[in-house]
Amino acid sequence: MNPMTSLVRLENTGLSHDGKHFIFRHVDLTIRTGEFVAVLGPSGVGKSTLLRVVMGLIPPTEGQVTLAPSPSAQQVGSRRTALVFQDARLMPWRSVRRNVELGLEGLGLSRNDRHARAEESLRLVGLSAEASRWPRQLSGGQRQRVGVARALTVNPDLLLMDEPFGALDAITRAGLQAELLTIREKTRKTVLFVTHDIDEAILLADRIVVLAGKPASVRGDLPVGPRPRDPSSTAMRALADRLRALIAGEPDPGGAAYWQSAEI
Ligand SMILES: Nc1ncnc2c1ncn2[C@@H]1O[C@H](COP(=O)(O)OP(=O)(O)OP(=O)(O)O)[C@@H](O)[C@H]1O
Repeated sequence: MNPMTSLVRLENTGLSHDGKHFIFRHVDLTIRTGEFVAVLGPSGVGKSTLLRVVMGLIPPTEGQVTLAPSPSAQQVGSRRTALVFQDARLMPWRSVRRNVELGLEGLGLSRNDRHARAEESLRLVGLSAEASRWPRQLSGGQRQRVGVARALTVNPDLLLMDEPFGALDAITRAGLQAELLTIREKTRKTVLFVTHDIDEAILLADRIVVLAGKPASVRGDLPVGPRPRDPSSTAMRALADRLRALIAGEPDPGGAAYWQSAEI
């Protein structure tokens, strides 16, 4: 697929569980192939629900969600999308490698191929040495890396991540954020990443979409600018302030093209 073609398109999308109250409404959003898009918003606004709608797990009540057809989706052993949860959701009775293989089951691969693919994904997240261990023998950060490996192993067109580092301590979290950027450099995966951490979104994303309001809608869709980024720079602090206002439902305070600032 050509880079920067649109992979996901939401058009006037709305979701209501009861047909009366909408969680979000009138959402228009395009994610291009290769982009890393973060969705920021207050707790309970509907970020996880939006992710599940994009993934096709919940049909939208209004509007459309389109995932562009891709050649890789036709390949044996591939899925269109894969989700990484906040808790890794590993099966305690399966080894690390067999947890990663789980995503590949039912995709028509031989046992040897599943094994090789799982090994490859574990290498990508730096867990080759832990392949035969049990989930209970891993740290929280290692368990999350297994969750990332399990998602990557199905070679998804779109990697969805639902606050994947939200339950980790600050140091482990920073390590995994750095690793995710490296993995993404290597794989060029398109990523949709839900978080309520402004600094995390600024560090990781190419673009930040702010969801706010009741029903929620897209209150901001801001590019972050080139890497590497210094979160303490005036420009990034200004972006953080702007995002904070948008999350709080305040009018967009606006801002210049901060990424063009000489301070970054
Ligand atoms: N199956 C359901 N039926 C009815 N309401 C639901 C259902 N699932 C979620 N909700 C409601 O939808 C709203 C959005 O939930 P969601 O989990 O998407 O928010 P979120 O932004 O991801 O929150 P958080 O940041 O706290 O994880 C919440 O008010 C929640 O209570």
